[in-house]
Amino acid sequence: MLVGDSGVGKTCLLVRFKDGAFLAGTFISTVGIDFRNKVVDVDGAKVKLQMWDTAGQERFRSVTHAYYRDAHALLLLYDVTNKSSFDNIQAWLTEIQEHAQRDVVLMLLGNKVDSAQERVVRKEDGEKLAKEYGLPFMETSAKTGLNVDLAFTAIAKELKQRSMKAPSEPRFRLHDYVRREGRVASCCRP
Ligand SMILES: Nc1nc2c(ncn2[C@@H]2O[C@H](COP(=O)(O)OP(=O)(O)OP(=O)(O)O)[C@@H](O)[C@H]2O)c(=O)[nH]1
Repeated sequence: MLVGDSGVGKTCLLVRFKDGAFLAGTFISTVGIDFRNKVVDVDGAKVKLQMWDTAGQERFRSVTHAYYRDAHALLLLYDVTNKSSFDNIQAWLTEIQEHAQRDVVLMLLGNKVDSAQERVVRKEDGEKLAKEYGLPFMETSAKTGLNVDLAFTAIAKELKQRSMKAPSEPRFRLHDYVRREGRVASCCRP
């Protein structure tokens, strides 16, 4: 499931991964929720990813809440050209902690890195935040395709590994975040 503020590029990232294309031009905000499937090869095995694209707009929040519970993995996006989308990440983590499974696979992505001139969130800031919450992190571009396959494949690999063995300590999880729950509980919801 892809989550994050409206306009960070969730739909574009999904379309880039699924079809290898970029939706340039008019921004059409997702209404509610949508999904796309893609079968990927992970170490010789076929993994079917059902990818849910959520609406970032606040008015659809109650719709997306209902889907968190069944999500095995979450890609949490911000836009490197939009500071408030980055500032809202903590609030998204609070949301995730409230509605998602405790051991959900979670990855933080800073999207739109192709827009170098407009960048306002440094890579180091993204890395620092990710480290703070024990999350894997990548910078991506739905426009150029940078790291898009890599991010989805990393998720697919993790999910495959989990499905094949008894749950031990997963690599990607909310564990560190949950431990800090008290610290972020007071922040604003996006
Ligand atoms: N330059 C650049 N623009 C992007 C990128 N990804 C998305 N965009 C643009 O950002 C705008 C919003 O993209 P969407 O994918 O619709 O955003 P969203 O997060 O799905 O938005 P909601 O559906 O409202 O939650 C569109 O105009 C896209 O063309 C990117 O990697 N680089």
